[in-house]
Amino acid sequence: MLQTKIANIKLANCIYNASGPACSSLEELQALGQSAAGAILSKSATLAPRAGNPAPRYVDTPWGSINSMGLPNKGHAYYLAAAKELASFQKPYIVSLSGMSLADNLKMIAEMQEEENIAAIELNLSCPNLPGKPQTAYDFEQTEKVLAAVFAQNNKPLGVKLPPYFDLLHFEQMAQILNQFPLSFVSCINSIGNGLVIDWEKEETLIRPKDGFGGLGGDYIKATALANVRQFYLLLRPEISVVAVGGIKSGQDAFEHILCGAKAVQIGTHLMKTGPSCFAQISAELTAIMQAKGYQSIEDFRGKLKTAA
Ligand SMILES: CC(C)(C)CCc1c(C(=O)O)[nH]c(=O)[nH]c1=O
Repeated sequence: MLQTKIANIKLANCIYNASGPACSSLEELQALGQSAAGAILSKSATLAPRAGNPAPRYVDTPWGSINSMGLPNKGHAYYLAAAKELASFQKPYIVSLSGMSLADNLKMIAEMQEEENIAAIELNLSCPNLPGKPQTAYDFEQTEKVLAAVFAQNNKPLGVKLPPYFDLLHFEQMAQILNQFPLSFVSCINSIGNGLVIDWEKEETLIRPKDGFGGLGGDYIKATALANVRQFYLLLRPEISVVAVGGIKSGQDAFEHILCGAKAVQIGTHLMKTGPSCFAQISAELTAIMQAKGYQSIEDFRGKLKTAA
């Protein structure tokens, strides 16, 4: 019922984890392997290990979460080596990369090429850009430069993780760039950047880094995530799959994202809140909705959102 394909990668279940929450250590990745998740996706890796920002740096809230982790990770070699350990789960293992520079990204991508147990690379385009410039994905020229350099040397299935866009012209500009490259997928969306959540009783910010400004996840971002999934589904070449992430905590949320065109859905904040059992929960709920509506596979309704009459 829930099987899908991202480019040529087959997933028995279209629901898996988002990069970031609960996917930094081999133990966490193995727990994802043991869960009902259809794939295993790692925390965005940098060339060398990073401790990240001081805590509190991730906080759950009634409407979702806020974080400014600062890219804590075990370094790219760790996630490369993990591939052999995770092969026994017989589900695609995808490595997320977020190099501190283009040179670092190219070096990491080069080292991933030979590992057959890495099904795909998810390049995080929220990765830092040159000082004084916005994140890469908000710098269209830099994005084009990065993708040209990446695809000059990459032969593995590769997709990009995108931040949310809000201006319709930006969707068109970004799609025009992305359509030039042999991308396997885009994952929409990353957290909505630089939100601010406050503890009004203590009169202080919830998180410590960046004076409390951090990426929002969960209910706060679902409507924006749906819009980004729909826009890129409509604007990108059909060979580029759209993977949905943002505010999915139920079968209904997953159904809505697939209705917008998603080939697969990723769970982040809800995974942090409820643990790897969330994949079985959401899978069961989505299956029940599909059965009630008479759908046998997600292709029966994927992308078929209608406009209100
Ligand atoms: C924001 C960056 C630190 C540049 C990338 C890593 C990242 C982080 C993070 O590690 O702080 N948090 C997110 O919600 N999304 C991200 O892509």
